[in-house]
Amino acid sequence: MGSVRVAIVGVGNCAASLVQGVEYYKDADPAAKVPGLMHVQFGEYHVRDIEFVAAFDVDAKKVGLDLADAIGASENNTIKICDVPNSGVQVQRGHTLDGLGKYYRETIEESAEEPADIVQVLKDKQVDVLVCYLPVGSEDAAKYYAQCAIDAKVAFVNALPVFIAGTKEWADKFTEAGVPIVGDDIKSQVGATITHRVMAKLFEDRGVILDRTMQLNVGGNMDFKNMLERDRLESKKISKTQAVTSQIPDRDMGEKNVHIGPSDYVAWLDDRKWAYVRLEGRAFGDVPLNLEYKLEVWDSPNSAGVIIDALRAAKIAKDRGIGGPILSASSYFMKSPPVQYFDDEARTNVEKFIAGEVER
Ligand SMILES: O=P(O)(O)OC[C@H]1O[C@@H](O)[C@H](O)[C@@H](O)[C@@H]1O
Repeated sequence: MGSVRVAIVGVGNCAASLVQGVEYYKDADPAAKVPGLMHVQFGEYHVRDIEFVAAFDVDAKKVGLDLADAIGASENNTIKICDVPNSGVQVQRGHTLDGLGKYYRETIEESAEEPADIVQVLKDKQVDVLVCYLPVGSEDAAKYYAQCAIDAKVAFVNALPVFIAGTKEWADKFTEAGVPIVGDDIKSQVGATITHRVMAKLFEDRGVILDRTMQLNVGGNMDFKNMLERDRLESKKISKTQAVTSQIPDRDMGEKNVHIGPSDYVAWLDDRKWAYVRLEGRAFGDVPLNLEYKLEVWDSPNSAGVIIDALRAAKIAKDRGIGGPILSASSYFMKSPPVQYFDDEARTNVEKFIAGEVER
């Protein structure tokens, strides 16, 4: 059975959790219910079949290191899951473009090396899937790597809120090239987005009118520091907001009544993310009904298990010769897929996709 040969763009906390997770779960029993994974076995691929064969970053403290060392270098501050043996994969100098905002530039030193020829590396390393973990706001850089994936005929998993899979222009490009894409913007396992979606839908399904809602998020990783630059988070806010409002398709709540977004950087939280969510509704007899909850998670491990599934979905599509957006995986794993489904439907569609009952 083959492996899933993966290249990573952006060796930050999310990459650290992903790389550790693949090691941590390598002996997981496919027949068992394993904490942290939705699928030990995804179609023909076990977690251990994911193999990292290339990695790109622009941070001088990461470029040139073995991937196993780079995931603990520089500003990476996520929780350690396990030791990772030397991978034999050296982090190569990526292309910066608009990847480094003001706060990255203040915090890290950019590598002085020449950027790698990405398409050539993807081809030479026979990469199956390129996963894009660039910082929020990297519009040009994310599109640059998407084009590299198309040119090298490598599947693309877009973990960040830059709209690629969800735009007609890029969906067409991937479809015409016969290259699969899963995107956009990773939705974590049990995170702010999915809990908020589920609660909003619950209100409406049970006849409570959701009048107002907010989701305030704070964290202490570079993602949150980067997002102090408000201009960089426009697409993130849109993505997070429509991920929730899409669950109430019959009603426009009005812009003023929905506030969802990254809210502040609290350095001592490190890679933890706290979400404060409030829903205000009207129940029987127009009587007020309010729900408030707080979610505390480690941000990066919370999305790693989902990416592990997204990578394997992308690889299966590639194996089957299917290009363009993979709608089932995109809607279950991402906040801004080309088509939004309710999560239970999306989950069923993913199982059907694995079984070959739906094409995409
Ligand atoms: O928890 P949510 O709202 O699904 O968001 C999850 C993900 O959002 C991404 O933007 C973060 O970079 C991830 O680390 C995180 O896990």
